[in-house]
Amino acid sequence: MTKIKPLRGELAVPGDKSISHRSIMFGALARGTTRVTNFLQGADCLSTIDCFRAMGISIENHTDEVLIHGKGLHGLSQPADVLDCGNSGTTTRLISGILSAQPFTTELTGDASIRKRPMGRIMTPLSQMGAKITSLDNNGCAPLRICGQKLHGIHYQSPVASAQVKSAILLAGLYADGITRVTEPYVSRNHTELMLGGFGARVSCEGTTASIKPPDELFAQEIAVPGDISSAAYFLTAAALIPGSELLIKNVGINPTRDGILRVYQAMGADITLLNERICSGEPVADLLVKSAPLCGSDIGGSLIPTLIDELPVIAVAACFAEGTTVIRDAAELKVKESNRIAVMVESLSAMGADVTETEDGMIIHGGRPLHGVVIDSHLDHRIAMSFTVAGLICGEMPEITGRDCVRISYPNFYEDLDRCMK
Ligand SMILES: O=C(O)C1=C[C@@H](OP(=O)(O)O)[C@@H](O)[C@H](O)C1
Ligand SMILES: C=C(OP(=O)(O)O)C(=O)O
Repeated sequence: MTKIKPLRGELAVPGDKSISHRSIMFGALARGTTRVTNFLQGADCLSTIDCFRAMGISIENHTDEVLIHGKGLHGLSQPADVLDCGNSGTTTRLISGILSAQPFTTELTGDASIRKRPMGRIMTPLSQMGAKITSLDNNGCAPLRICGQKLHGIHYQSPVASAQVKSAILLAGLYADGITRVTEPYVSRNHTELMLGGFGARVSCEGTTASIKPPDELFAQEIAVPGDISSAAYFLTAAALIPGSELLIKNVGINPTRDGILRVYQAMGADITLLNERICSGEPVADLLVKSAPLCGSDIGGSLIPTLIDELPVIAVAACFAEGTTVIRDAAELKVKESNRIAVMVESLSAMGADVTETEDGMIIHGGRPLHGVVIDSHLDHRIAMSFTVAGLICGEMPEITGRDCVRISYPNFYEDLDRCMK
């Protein structure tokens, strides 16, 4: 048992992963130089940079700013080699939408996890638009071969609320004849719609439908990426639950399609105050002041799920320390992330002593059991590694997490930042 230390002081989490990916992609397709500050230097976003460099786009990564010398909508060139999307589902799916309309053929692949994630969800609508996409192992997963074609607009009813699916279709829609529409069961994160609008595309949203009319051109932008609420989630959770904590997390994106964790934690009794609310590069941003307070259980499902999908592992950790029962439902999407996040969370939280039961589309957690440190397999899933680090901090016994360096995918300095808040 180590001493449980409160989190105190101030912290700025790194830039938003979703917004960082999009800044490179849209910057590459715009005319002129797009300047991005607070870009996330995580491995996933670096994979996106590498893919666009391989298609002839000059990108200067100076760490504090990234300059993308865009060549316009028709400026990409055929890569000499297979594009490697690494561990990044966002890179793989969004780039597929763009490649579907290019006058050349491309092959895409990624690491062992990416090669197991479902790509049928983008292959179906993009094929309906006229694209020729094949899964080279014929299993609906990468590697993919994409043979660009002339595309036509469709109205796609997506069976899943997924910003990656929606964005792949809207990006293909940049090149289609006529309007392209996507309707989803619930609204997923809308960074593509907001940022493409800023670049000059004609995007509109009504209810759960997003539409795009093909523009003549996109224009380079200045983008200040807000801090990633998905990264702030680990600090929010630790500070909410470790007695004596008082932490100010500065410059966090609070887009309503991403802020579900704030709403859930506030309903559970957390003491979180939003300060200095403002709009930054078209995205709502605030500083989050969190003080420790006892939490109670909650029911999390329906339209809330897409607004906190990547935070569910750490929310499950919080639920183990809350009084009463938490039910997570409608979250079957967690099974097709970097790991099966339902199975992995249930197995590993149970190993630490929690009372957790797996369901078809989520889990049921009875909070209040004492947890203890054991060996946890991260399955090389960054969200799992960070969630169990937080579990260890709260219970005072740090699990030994195998593959813990996978945090580099979305938060390279995670352990260092945590140490600083606990001094
Ligand atoms: O569009 C994006 O940037 C993302 C969308 C989400 O995936 P889905 O669209 O598959 O839900 C999320 O889990 C991922 O981390 C990033
Ligand atoms: C699911 C995630 O990312 P991606 O789908 O881009 O791999 C994530 O970051 O939790």
